[in-house]
Amino acid sequence: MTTTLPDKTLLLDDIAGLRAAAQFVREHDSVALLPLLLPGLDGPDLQALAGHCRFAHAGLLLFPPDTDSLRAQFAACGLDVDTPSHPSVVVRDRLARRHGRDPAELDVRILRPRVYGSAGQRRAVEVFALAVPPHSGLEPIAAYERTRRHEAHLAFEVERPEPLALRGLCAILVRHGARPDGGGYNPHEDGTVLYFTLPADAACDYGRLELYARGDHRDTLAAHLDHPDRFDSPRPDARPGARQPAETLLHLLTGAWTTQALAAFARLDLPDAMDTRTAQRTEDLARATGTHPRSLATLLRYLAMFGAVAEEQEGFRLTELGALLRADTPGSMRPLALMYGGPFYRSFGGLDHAVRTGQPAFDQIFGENHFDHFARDPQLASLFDQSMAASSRMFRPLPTHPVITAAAQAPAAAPATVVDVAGGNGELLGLILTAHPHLRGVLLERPHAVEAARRRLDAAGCGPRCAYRSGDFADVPPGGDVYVLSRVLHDWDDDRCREILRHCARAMPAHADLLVVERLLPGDGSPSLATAWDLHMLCNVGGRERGADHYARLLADAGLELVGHSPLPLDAHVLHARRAGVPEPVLRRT
Ligand SMILES: C[S@@+](CC[C@H](N)C(=O)[O-])C[C@H]1O[C@@H](n2cnc3c(N)ncnc32)[C@H](O)[C@@H]1O
Repeated sequence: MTTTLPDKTLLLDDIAGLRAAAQFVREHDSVALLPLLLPGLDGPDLQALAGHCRFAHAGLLLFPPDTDSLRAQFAACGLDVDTPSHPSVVVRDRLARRHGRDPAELDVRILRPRVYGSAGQRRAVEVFALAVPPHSGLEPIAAYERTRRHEAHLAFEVERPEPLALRGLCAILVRHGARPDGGGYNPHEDGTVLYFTLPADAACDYGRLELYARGDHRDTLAAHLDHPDRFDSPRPDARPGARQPAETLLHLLTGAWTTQALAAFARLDLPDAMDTRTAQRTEDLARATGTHPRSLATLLRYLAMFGAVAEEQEGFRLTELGALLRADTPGSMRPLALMYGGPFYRSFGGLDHAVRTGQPAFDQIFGENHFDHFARDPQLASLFDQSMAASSRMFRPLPTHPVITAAAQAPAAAPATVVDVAGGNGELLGLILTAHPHLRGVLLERPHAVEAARRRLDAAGCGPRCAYRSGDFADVPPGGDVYVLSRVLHDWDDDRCREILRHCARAMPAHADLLVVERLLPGDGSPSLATAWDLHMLCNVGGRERGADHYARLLADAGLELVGHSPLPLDAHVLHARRAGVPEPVLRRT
């Protein structure tokens, strides 16, 4: 039997390339390097790039037969042999595509041995190491890649990767002849890479530039991969990073696994047991959470694909995204995970019934309307309230809405009143009253919810300025100055909405304003959370999301007039309506 040992000359070539990369990193700095890569770059564009990005590393691909051999190469170049190594997703997938291989065949690791710049700046050489053991059949890949040097690149790290700044930096690079050339999000590191091919007249041996941004910037990445000037084939399904339709469909079809993986992660209290700074061994985590170590590792590896945790050499670490599922974190989204992985998960199993009949699947599966179902179970009712509060980020700008600030100007002797119709657990009313100490509030809710709201508003210190009305939409209290209907109308069909709005109109004095908080369906088919929630409403409550014109018609049918609307976070809007035909301004009743 003959054995093919790795060719020593080629391994020596790898060492020479590694040594040259380390030398390059030591000798260059950002301001001097950028105009070499993008000839003609100067003035404000150079300032913007050099101000936001720092030269971070030179990258290259090596082909060691095994880890020991890679360590020996590091030692030969004076680099730290104990540098930790992580799996590479982006380069592995690109090699797999370029050579028609299954990504699972390719063991590509990333290592970043530290190198210091001439003024002591912390930098690195980024080594992608594709293991090419003897007889592995991977030798042709190594031979091809060694000559083409496709993966050799220079990387700049974006210091504060705000989405706008990141897009601006990409635009400057393109303006100076760099062409978008793939990229990806690496969940193992929670970082986004954007590659560019350098212009042909770049004065260096590296053909590509990488912008590296910590965190998940998949919107910018999508625009980068779709850029009309991108370097690769014009065939959209052939570009690096794009998925074939069958792969895309598989990802979509297994979306339910993701919902359940996140819900199980939350139900098992794993986010609370994990740390965002220090990775933990799965055995330790399993012991702390009463789970089965190998199965826990399977769950965590799956979640790492979506950036909820990051896999490191020592074990798993919680990411910023995963930390949103902690029970005690401000704005925790844990209740949403339990809701979407619990009752709403079951009801979505009956979506075809809802589409066939127009009736909510929830009612068919649980035997009653979801408000009645939740109202009968205190635990579920509380989970529902908490899950509504988990998206209360959309309420934050409301206390400064002109209608609220105008009402807050009323003299202290005759304070204005905000009536929150079906105000849930009082989250929004609490925010408004906390921001405006002279306003008073009335909250109308069904009996079980009134008690939860009372506790919350008391805890927020607003109790003495609040009154409660336990009842139905028909009981909207008269005499308020501002009426609020937040995330209520989308629960109902058009007829019921007209009824609710008529109850409001009847209670509203001539001077009163009505604020309606809802997501608006975009008129141009652009992506919006409203489109997803339209399906959720159909499946679970028999309601729907609507466009602004649709709301204007419903308001008009109830004798109200839509005066305007403005955007809120999470694709929500606040619509401002008044009694129709009432001339403005009308003096408040005092
Ligand atoms: C989707 S929640 C919105 C809660 C709150 N306004 C918010 O934005 O967080 C809808 C609310 O309508 C209330 N509701 C349902 N049917 C009602 C009725 N017939 N009368 C009064 N409130 C009702 C529910 O109790 C629930 O709190």
